[in-house]
Amino acid sequence: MNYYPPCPRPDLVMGLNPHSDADALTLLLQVNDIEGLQIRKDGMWVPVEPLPNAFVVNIGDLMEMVSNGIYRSIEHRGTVNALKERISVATFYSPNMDAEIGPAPSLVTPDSPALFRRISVAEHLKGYFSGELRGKAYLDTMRI
Ligand SMILES: O=C(O)CCC(=O)C(=O)O
Ligand SMILES: [Fe+2]
Repeated sequence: MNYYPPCPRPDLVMGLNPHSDADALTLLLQVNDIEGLQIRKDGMWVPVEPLPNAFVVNIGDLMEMVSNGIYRSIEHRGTVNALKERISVATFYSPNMDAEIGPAPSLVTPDSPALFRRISVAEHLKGYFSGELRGKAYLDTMRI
């Protein structure tokens, strides 16, 4: 659960730094109808308007790795509101911790070689959480 208190100078702070999620798929509920989630599209930050009773479905880094880059994880960030608090609930879906992940063999061909190295889910998450949230920088360390 993420709680973003109101801030009188939202232009000076970031609620949650830009990042892509480490998991395969994220289901996110924007609980109280306050804008704050933004995705990076073509280099621009685009707000994701909260829709009542709707989940936001985000592709995470593990999905990008397993799909060998076909599904790209989405870079996003959380901004704050000058007057109102904001609450979101994120649920993160990943394979078993012991699983080894990497590009699916059926997607690796002479024309499309593996773009990511193989790693256990546990090692991947450990590496991700040992650093700061910095865009897609951690996923970049997985590239071959
Ligand atoms: O608060 C939000 O809408 C985004 C939260 C988020 O990106 C996360 O928990 O990974
Ligand atoms: Fe996230």
